[in-house]
Amino acid sequence: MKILSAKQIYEADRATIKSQAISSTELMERAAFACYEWIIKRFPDRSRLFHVCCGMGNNGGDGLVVSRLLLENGFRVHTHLINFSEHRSDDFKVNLDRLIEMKALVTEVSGVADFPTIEHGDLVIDAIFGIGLKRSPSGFTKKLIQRINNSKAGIISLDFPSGLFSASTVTDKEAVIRANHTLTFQVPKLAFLLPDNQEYVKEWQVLDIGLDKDYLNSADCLYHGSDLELNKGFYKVRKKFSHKGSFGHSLLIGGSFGKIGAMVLASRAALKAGSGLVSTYIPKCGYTAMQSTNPEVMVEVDDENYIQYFNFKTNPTAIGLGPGLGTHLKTKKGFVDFFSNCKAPMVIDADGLNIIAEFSDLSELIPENTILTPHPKEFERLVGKWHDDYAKLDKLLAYSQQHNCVVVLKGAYTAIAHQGKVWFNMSGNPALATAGSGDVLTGIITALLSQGYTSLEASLLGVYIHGRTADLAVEENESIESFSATDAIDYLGRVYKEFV
Ligand SMILES: NC(=O)C1=CN([C@@H]2O[C@H](COP(=O)(O)OP(=O)(O)OC[C@H]3O[C@@H](n4cnc5c(N)ncnc54)[C@H](O)[C@@H]3O)[C@@H](O)[C@H]2O)[C@@H](O)CC1
Ligand SMILES: Nc1ncnc2c1ncn2[C@@H]1O[C@H](COP(=O)(O)OP(=O)(O)O)[C@@H](O)[C@H]1O
Ligand SMILES: [K+]
Repeated sequence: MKILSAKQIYEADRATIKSQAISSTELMERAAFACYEWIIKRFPDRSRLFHVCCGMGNNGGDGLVVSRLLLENGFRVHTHLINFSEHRSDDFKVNLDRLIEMKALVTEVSGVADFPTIEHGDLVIDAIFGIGLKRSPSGFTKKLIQRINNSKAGIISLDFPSGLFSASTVTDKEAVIRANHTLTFQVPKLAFLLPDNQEYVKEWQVLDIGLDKDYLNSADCLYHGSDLELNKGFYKVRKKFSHKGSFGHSLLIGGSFGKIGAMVLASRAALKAGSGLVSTYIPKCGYTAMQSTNPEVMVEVDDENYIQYFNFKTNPTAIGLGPGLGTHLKTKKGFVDFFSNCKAPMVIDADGLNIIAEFSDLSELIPENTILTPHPKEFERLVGKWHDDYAKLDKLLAYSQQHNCVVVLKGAYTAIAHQGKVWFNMSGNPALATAGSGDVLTGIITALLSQGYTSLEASLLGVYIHGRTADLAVEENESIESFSATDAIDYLGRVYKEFV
């Protein structure tokens, strides 16, 4: 799944018009028809009033087509032309003429006095600006946006919430539509995936408008979505004559007094994610807890309450390092020596990352293709503060390139960076915002590395699987609130079944 830039979307439009020998008006009709179909399926009540607010560009043109289709099908519609510019796009003009021919109710809005009265229960279709916005809306257009946001009506944005920029951060927070639903064309937009924009973009749907496949396949994108289709592509089916030695030996290193649970979760997740063998290296105080809760998992121990020697005998295929590790001075010292000499592929999480951040020279020693799994706070410790989500993405790309590693920046749309590209994970929901959920992810990714997936594949697949456990659990027995890290482990089997 590619995430095209605005420039690429305009190019895709042109390629489509050429290859399918259609006009831009026909393409607009197709895009708006897809929106219309979604809207009437979701809001079939014909007594409801639709306020369709149209700008003067092609986004406004989409709105005019939606108005016409709703009217032709017996819905109540009031169309408002937001007169912010003399310039009107050609397809806007064509569709305005069609609407006027139908004697539709169309009002020009040139100032506050023309604002519609929007009642509770009405629906606003926001077609004021799309991806073509160049500067924050101002004057009466901004005031109208505020009026719409303050109304009690539901808001459906066509393609893009008006006021949001396609490739930079919002400059005037009061001049952006806060949409309940956004119906976007063909591909997800980067702006939807960034936490800074969560107030403007809530639910969003991608509607297929049949843009040119050749263009889409060949477009070179910096950003991608990681979905079932992508991950199915590198999922490995097990061979009939495989044995436990075929699927590697994962070693999870971590735990400290009071934080043995992190290691119980990570090692159990590694086992259930298919690692042939799983060992743990933990402080002595966790021995009984580990052996009694995870009988399949082998245990080696270090000092009494924390790890300091890192002198395990296991010869692992992959190492997951950091869950519950703690930052005792002796742990830090042992970590530095161990880390600099480790030859096995590693996943580094939690305090492992915090120690790297504290000793900045350690970043230079990160072995090629190591996987780092920071949450935003841990990432900030590694790279310093950023001023907005775009700057954060720049730092993400730069850090992963500079150290030739995979960085899994966790969040609602976890961003996985490797060799100058970023993939945003499309599975998961806020149920995952629960204690130990990151430890489970470390276990899953370590297990995938052990099974022979590359660092990038293990990261993409691991994050996708982890998110999917929460999606399935919430569809079935759990709620967003009740889901726990243990449930994520219990749902691994169900998720794997979706790949075969
Ligand atoms: N492949 C696709 O995605 C398709 C996209 N279409 C629509 O086309 C839209 C893009 O259309 P446009 O390029 O006409 O742009 P918009 O309709 O998004 O932008 C509005 C117009 O206002 C001007 N403008 C920008 N910022 C302004 C400001 N602050 N104050 C006043 N005027 C401003 C722009 O120059 C532009 O002409 C998409 O978002 C989508 O809705 C569809 O019609 C067809 C297919
Ligand atoms: N709102 C959310 N939507 C989807 N996934 C989320 C959300 N919040 C957190 N997650 C996921 O949950 C996990 C939390 O990891 P982390 O912050 O390390 O938690 P912990 O330290 O408690 O284990 C990450 O994989 C993250 O992507
Ligand atoms: K819009």
